[in-house]
Amino acid sequence: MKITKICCIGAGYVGGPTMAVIAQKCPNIQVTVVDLNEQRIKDWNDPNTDNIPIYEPGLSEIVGEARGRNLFFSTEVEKAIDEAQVIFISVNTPTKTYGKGKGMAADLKYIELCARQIAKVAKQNKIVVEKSTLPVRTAEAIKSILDNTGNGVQFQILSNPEFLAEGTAVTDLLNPDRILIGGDTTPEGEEAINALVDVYANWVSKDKILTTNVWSSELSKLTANAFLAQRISSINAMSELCEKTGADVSEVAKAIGMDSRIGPKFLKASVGFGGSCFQKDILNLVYIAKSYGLNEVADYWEQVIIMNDHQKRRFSNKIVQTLYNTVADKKITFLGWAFKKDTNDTRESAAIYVADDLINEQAKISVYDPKVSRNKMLNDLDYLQTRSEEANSKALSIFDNAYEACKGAHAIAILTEWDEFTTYDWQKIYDSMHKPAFLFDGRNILNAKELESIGFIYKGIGS
Ligand SMILES: NC(=O)c1ccc[n+]([C@@H]2O[C@H](COP(=O)([O-])OP(=O)(O)OC[C@H]3O[C@@H](n4cnc5c(N)ncnc54)[C@H](O)[C@@H]3O)[C@@H](O)[C@H]2O)c1
Ligand SMILES: O=c1ccn([C@@H]2O[C@H](COP(=O)(O)OP(=O)(O)O[C@H]3O[C@H](CO)[C@@H](O)[C@H](O)[C@H]3O)[C@@H](O)[C@H]2O)c(=O)[nH]1
Repeated sequence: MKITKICCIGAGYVGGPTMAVIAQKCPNIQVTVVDLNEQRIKDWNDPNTDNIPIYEPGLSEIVGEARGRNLFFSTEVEKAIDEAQVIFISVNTPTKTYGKGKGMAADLKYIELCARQIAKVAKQNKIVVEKSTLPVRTAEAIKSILDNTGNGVQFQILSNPEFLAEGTAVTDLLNPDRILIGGDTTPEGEEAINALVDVYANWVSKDKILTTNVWSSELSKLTANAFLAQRISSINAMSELCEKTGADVSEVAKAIGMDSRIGPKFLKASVGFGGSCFQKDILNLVYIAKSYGLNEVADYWEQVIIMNDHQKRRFSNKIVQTLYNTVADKKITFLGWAFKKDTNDTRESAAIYVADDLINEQAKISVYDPKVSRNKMLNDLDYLQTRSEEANSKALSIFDNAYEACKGAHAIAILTEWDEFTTYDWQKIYDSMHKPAFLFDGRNILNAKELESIGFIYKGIGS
């Protein structure tokens, strides 16, 4: 089967960049990305590609090249489903906030809605691709909905999880470590798998395209995120021990990372991992393990989250303790709000939790982030429902200039590792602050010796 028309439901951080790259690399395939969110689609269609809703290095150029040629963004969900041979489901699968599994299980209501809509609209056989991150065995539920509510047409369900990281989405998509495609082992399943392999083979070498059964594919995605997050919690656990013992976590990370069995990546101690995936996916894994009665397995992985929560709280506690056990009415400036550099995404960012802790201590927080909007920051705080929206907007001042944000501060806290922070005139910042001037580097990106020679009291993570 040759694919000529693809539809993707969900124009978010995954659907948008993934489909833009498929469209760029496969000019003969028409790719339509649909979403219920009209504003989001309007923004993807903004004539100025710098205004597309997701900031990722290199993305606006790709959208500029493919949009209107073979890449389309639309709110006409049913039309796009009807026309496509392959439908990617790329909608959000957040942690449930209600009912059974609240706070742990993945909320699959958006996935189910997609399945029902596909079933209603499809009049010809279709391949349905799970691009969203899903609990193992979700394909079973999707198949049941499609087969029981459809028009008698045949559906093949494939699992094709996405491994891109935000901030590097475009390079990850262009040069993936692997593409994973899970499908049925029947002849029809294999035909569907091969059709999707051929799409990726337009730019990914075949030895990097791995095919498995559906359940292995679904579970591999949760496993990959659990392993990655576990490395961060492991090094963060060591960072606390380093602070007590005089060891330096950067030196420890370098020393262990040179062991080829361990490897150097994902060993940066930090204020704690954020992002929309790690916490959600590990909680989901814990929930799945518990639902099979595997309590030791569940407890083992839950510890990754417990350690991460501890690391965030430890950072805010350290600020309070160092500032003579009170931050009431003190100005504390955050450099960075995004959960990592090179993205405007703030979901589960450590900054939100650190700010919330410090506002509880009556601190005044000023923030500068090069890509995050004021509304997003306030919404993030409001979402915690710790205090009124009015109180949040009084406690949080947002600046579009870092030097202005730091003026008159008692302390600066680095929450995101944006490159530009390393290029600042730190003497000028020091001169504009209250003394003693404290600097809490939650990302270990600044040069401690240089800052101390200026006069800062510098506190990194794990040293
Ligand atoms: N963000 C990442 O870096 C990343 C990476 C790999 C995998 N994932 C997974 O991919 C999935 C999507 O994540 P995201 O970050 O792109 O989410 P997102 O919230 O940015 O985007 C999801 C979009 O789906 C839309 N949507 C929801 N229900 C819909 C429906 N029934 N019809 C049409 N549109 C609908 C929403 O309006 C939203 O725009 C999640 O399962 C996530 O775990 C995310
Ligand atoms: O050594 C490290 C590496 C990362 N982080 C933090 O960990 C979080 C997550 O970073 P990263 O994994 O780079 O970004 P995500 O976009 O969350 O990507 C993860 O989650 C995606 C969604 O499932 C997966 O597709 C990716 O493979 C996986 O890396 C961020 O807060 C980082 O600052 C650290 O603290 N130390």
